Amino acid sequence: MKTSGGSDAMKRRAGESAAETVDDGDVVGLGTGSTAAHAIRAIGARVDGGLDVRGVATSFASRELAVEAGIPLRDLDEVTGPDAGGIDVAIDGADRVALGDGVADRVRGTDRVVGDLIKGGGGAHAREKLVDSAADRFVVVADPSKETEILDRPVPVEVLPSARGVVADAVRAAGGEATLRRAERKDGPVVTDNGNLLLDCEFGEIPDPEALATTLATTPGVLEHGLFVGLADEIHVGTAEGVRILET
Ligand SMILES: O=C(CO)[C@H](O)[C@H](O)COP(=O)(O)O
Repeated sequence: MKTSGGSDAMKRRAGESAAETVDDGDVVGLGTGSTAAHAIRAIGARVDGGLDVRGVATSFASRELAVEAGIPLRDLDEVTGPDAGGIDVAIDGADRVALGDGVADRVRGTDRVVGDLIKGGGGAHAREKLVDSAADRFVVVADPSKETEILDRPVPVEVLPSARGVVADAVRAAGGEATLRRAERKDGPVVTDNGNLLLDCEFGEIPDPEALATTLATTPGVLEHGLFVGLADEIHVGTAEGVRILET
């Protein structure tokens, strides 16, 4: 499982805290990345102790880890649709978590945080978004290095291989710069679990993630982008002292 920096102890605290919110009988979305991996291991330990859950993996890597941890798995299409029970909770990591100033426009008048995310550092954001948005409750696990006032990192965009140039042109027209993600241990690009390519799209600060999300989502050739706007319900931030739980 790839790790993206930050303290592993803090990530573990966040993952274990989120795993504690899973109830007996739940269908659980299992996120991707080193922080979500801690949650998967902690859920596995609870399954060993008798917890009855079904997991829905968001990537090849999270499936592999869930099998190792002894979590029974279901396919997404087995648990969603008119006659299925759905996903009770999804637990997933993030590359950036926008907290705003605590009273951002969308939640002004409350003490809740914004909670918009950039995901896709592991290139799994297409399936992550499917699972996380289908869940009744989406719990984000992070360490403090992910927190920011305004989203400010490149947005991963999964594209059909032949659409690479078309999407890069559209990103440029929207004020950004697209860079093909290259593999570290092979010559050539990273290929996603879905057989597509990834463009990391630099826009600088993103003051209006909702507008950019609409632009990217409506660009032909884009399979999915890594802006998760208005999806997170809770954010568990592992710290040196313990865990901070924020609500959106
Ligand atoms: O979005 C993701 C994968 O596509 C990950 O959740 C994100 O990159 C965070 O990873 P980590 O917990 O290793 O920092």
